[in-house]
Amino acid sequence: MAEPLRVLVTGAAGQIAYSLLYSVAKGDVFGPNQPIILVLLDIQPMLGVLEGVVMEMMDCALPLLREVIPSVNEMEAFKDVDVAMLVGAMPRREGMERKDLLAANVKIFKSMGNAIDTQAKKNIKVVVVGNPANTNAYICKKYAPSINPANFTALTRLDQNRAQAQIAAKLGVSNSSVKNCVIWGNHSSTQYPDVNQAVVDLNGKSMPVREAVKDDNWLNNDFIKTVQQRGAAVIKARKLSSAMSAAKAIVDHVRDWWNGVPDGTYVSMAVPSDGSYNIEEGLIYSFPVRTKPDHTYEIVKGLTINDFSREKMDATEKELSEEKNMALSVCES
Ligand SMILES: NC(=O)c1ccc[n+]([C@@H]2O[C@H](COP(=O)([O-])OP(=O)(O)OC[C@H]3O[C@@H](n4cnc5c(N)ncnc54)[C@H](O)[C@@H]3O)[C@@H](O)[C@H]2O)c1
Ligand SMILES: O=C(O)C[C@H](O)C(=O)O
Repeated sequence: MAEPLRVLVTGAAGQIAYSLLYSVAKGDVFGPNQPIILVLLDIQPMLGVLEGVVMEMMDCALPLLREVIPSVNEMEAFKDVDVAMLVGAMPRREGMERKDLLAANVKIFKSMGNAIDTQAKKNIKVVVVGNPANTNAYICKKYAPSINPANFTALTRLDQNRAQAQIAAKLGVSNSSVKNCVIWGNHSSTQYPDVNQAVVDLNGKSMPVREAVKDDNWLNNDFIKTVQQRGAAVIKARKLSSAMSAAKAIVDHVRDWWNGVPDGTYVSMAVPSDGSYNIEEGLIYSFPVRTKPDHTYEIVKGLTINDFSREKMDATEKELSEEKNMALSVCES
């Protein structure tokens, strides 16, 4: 068997982690032959809850789980970490936008960037989940200059899954029949869920989603708004932000990054822009990416962008650029 991977989950006493940890520990991300050591980081006041989570992890008696290490010390927790799932941050409540969390959360990611820079393995893979996820990932990357910037990503897979599920429900097909829905930009209400490249398997034949749905008005209006506002709709209904679906999306994101996706398919991840599609370089912007079995990815280039898409891609870029400037001034103050 392989050497154990050291996987860190922050916010480990919180609600997303409670759905995430079992899935990671039983092999859904790194596969059935990869043992793991789980490091669970939270803050001092949550230590009691964290100890309860550790007991439950032990009591699952999972074959791949070699060790569970609770921690409230950031520098210790990041030591030699291979993969970090940065969930720990304040969630928004009803009526807030995710960027309203910026002042409260961004400093957490500055401090985690410092810890990654000095403590973690140099090829660490990071997914930021805590909101505003893209901008937090930007700050984390900035404060970890010794790490390849491409190793900092933020979660927009939940948005991709939401888009895919809306299309599947509209067509009455299984979720796995729908492929290549793209999320562009920010994990916020300006994100642009784009089905122009998406395909669906219908009766054994692959066809463009637009052709199958035959309702451009729905695709260009209600569909986009539903995906953009889904997080807020869940908060309104549950009085808590999404957790089960967020955990599932983290599993999907890291599993596909680690293992690669089949030829001809791609997934959406918020990654540092390399200037593709004229998006400001360095911003953590969600693009379609092709992941590979060597744990790398490349942004899918050359997709046709019409005027409708361009306008939406620019609007979400503008918001990210503004968030970046706000975050930098918070971190520098
Ligand atoms: N990107 C996405 O798709 C997505 C989806 C859902 C939720 N989120 C975000 O994920 C975050 C967590 O959500 P949740 O529902 O689990 O919240 P939660 O309040 O249930 O849990 C958050 C946990 O993080 C801990 N924490 C706070 N500061 C920390 C720090 N500095 N280090 C370590 N742990 C720390 C808290 O003590 C708490 O246990 C929120 O910011 C939420 O908005 C993002
Ligand atoms: O909407 C939120 O604040 C939580 C999360 O980002 C989501 O999309 O469900």
